[in-house]
Amino acid sequence: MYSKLQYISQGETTEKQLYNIHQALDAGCNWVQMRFKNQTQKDAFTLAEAVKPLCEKYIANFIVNDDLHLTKEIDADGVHLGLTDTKIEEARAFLGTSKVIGGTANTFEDIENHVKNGCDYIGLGPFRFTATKKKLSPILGLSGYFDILQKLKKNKIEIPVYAIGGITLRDVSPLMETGIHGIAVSGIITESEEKENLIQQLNEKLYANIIV
Ligand SMILES: Cc1ncc(COP(=O)(O)OP(=O)(O)O)c(N)n1
Ligand SMILES: Cc1ncsc1CCOP(=O)(O)O
Ligand SMILES: [Mg+2]
Repeated sequence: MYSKLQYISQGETTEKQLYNIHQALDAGCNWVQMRFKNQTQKDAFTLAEAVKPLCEKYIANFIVNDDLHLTKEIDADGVHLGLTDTKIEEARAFLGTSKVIGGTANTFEDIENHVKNGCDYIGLGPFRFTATKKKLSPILGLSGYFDILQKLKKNKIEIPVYAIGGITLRDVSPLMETGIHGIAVSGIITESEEKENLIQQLNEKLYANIIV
């Protein structure tokens, strides 16, 4: 089963991205999505080439945002695709069954389609406004998650759902109560001055109801 915490990287340069990813791994993240927007293919490749062995060293999953070809070229663990990116069924045909494919959703119908098309997990959002991403879909809020997760249960649709968008520590427990599997966060980890402590607290809340 996938970890309940996914770190989405930030940084305007290759160096800053690598620094942020290294810091997140060092502080205990074991799932990284490399999100490096508006870059040349060369820079994205250079970064991915450095992130891959780093994630291997920390025994962390490494997925790439948007770029199917880079995912294959670098042999990353998978890719995350949005509603306007390559279609999930095309990605599955291209990458095969061994790679993780995550898909963005904003509605119950988006999730239904993704499941039919062979998606492995869902990034459902945005939870609230965030400056990390431009052109946000409609904000869901807690009630949006509650309604969608209830509908999934009613329709016996089972797929790990990650909440995303402006999530802070105090949002985690109420979000988990809606039935989501975990969270995908960028800002709170990147900007934290006490990353190890924050990640520990996030994980305590994310895994609070797991009996070992
Ligand atoms: C886990 C997760 N969920 C949603 C997104 C958003 O993807 P997308 O809508 O394609 O937006 P960009 O991240 O590409 O700007 C995500 N990246 N990760
Ligand atoms: C990539 C993405 N997609 C929807 S919200 C978002 C940004 C998540 O980052 P943050 O945790 O900083 O709001
Ligand atoms: Mg995208």
